[in-house]
Amino acid sequence: MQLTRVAEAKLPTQWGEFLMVGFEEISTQKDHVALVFGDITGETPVLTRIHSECLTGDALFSLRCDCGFQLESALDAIAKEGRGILLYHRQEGRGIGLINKIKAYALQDKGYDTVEANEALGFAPDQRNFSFCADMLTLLGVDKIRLLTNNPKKVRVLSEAGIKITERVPLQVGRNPKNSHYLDTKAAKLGHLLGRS
Ligand SMILES: Nc1nc2c(ncn2[C@@H]2O[C@H](COP(=O)(O)OP(=O)(O)OP(=O)(O)O)[C@@H](O)[C@H]2O)c(=O)[nH]1
Ligand SMILES: [Zn+2]
Repeated sequence: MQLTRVAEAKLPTQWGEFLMVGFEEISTQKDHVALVFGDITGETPVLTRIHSECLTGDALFSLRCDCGFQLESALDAIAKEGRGILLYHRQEGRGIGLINKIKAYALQDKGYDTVEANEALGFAPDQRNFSFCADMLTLLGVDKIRLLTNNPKKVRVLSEAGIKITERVPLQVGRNPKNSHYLDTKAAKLGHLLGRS
């Protein structure tokens, strides 16, 4: 176990009231957050979203990616379901951090795609470590989920970490002229299952 569960409080939102649970990485004190909606106990798999931090999309209305749209849509789906979990995974920029993501965007403005930009900066295309997500679920007492994602890697890594995923629920929202090349690159090079809807 790499995390400790350190704090919790109510989080009222436009979708209803979530329980916000704060976690800390034991070795670095870096924090992560889970939003829990409804009763997540019992045998029925819990609708779950792993949302990787994207300050630009989540909070600053960027159209360069689909993150903000996915965040809203996931919270909406969880509230409609009546129960579920959103893990807010603090690995900004697929794990390279905010400043490096801005540098990667600058390269993309010059014609690199999202994968080439990461590589030009000396990073792997995706540096995220999803094992923290499995730990958050374990600390929430959940081991059976339906995962909202287009990314098969998340399904594979969580399954390897002992989480039973009974269904992958697609989450395709927010395609627009500013992010369609980015989404197409994710599908072509990173394996995301993104039909042209
Ligand atoms: N390095 C880098 N990170 C990016 C870029 N655009 C978005 N991100 C980050 O990518 C992460 C989200 O990953 P995505 O590839 O959009 O989606 P995913 O989480 O793999 O898959 P889904 O579950 O289907 O959404 C967030 O951490 C964003 O900050 C980019 O051009 N470069
Ligand atoms: Zn984003």
